[in-house]
Amino acid sequence: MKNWKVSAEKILSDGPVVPVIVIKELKDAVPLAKALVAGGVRVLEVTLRTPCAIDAIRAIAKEVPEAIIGAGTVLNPQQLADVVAAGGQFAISPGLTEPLLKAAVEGNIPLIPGISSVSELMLGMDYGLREFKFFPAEANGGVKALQAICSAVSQVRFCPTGGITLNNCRDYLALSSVLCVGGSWLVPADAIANGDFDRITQLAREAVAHAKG
Ligand SMILES: O=C(O)C(=O)C[C@H](O)[C@H](O)COP(=O)(O)O
Repeated sequence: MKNWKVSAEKILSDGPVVPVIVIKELKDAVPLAKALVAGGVRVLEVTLRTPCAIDAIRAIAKEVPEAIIGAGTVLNPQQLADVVAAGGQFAISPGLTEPLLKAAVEGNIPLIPGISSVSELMLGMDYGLREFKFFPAEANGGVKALQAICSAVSQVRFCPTGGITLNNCRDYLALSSVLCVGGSWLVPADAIANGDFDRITQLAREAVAHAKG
């Protein structure tokens, strides 16, 4: 039924942390991606929250082949199509709608939709999906809530995101239902604005080391 070039599971299993990236200036895209890759983080989620996001994905896809570049904040089928056209290899959304799920299962890159309730999870499963973002993880009950969801529905896997930091990432990663965690903590806006990419490499390295325990 799905004709995805790569599975969502493979994307989410690449590393323990997926950075949630906001790029305000296109010129920052490639150095930022290189800094993260240098720190051991290859799967990069560039959110479609800024006007240059699609161009940033295109630039990273072309110039940083070591990265596995995808988009976040994909809200509708048009945005999904834009991501594919730019060379994005996966899409993540904060929630799910039937039009987006339908476009994703007919398309060729994996969609990892966000869920915050069992009903949303069941809807995604109806479309054949097994990997989801749990969003907003901390505000929605954190590790306890995710454990409770998974005690009812066991055959799914998650990338919890929202409120996750170095301090709590291991609590999530300890769950068998969790493939990786997402977060913006390793790509601080001030470090990007100041061109402090060494700090970002350092934060990525630290996140990977800590997450692995
Ligand atoms: O833009 C999206 O698609 C989102 O779902 C939101 C992000 O995942 C969170 O903003 C990341 O959360 P923090 O790590 O707490 O900053």
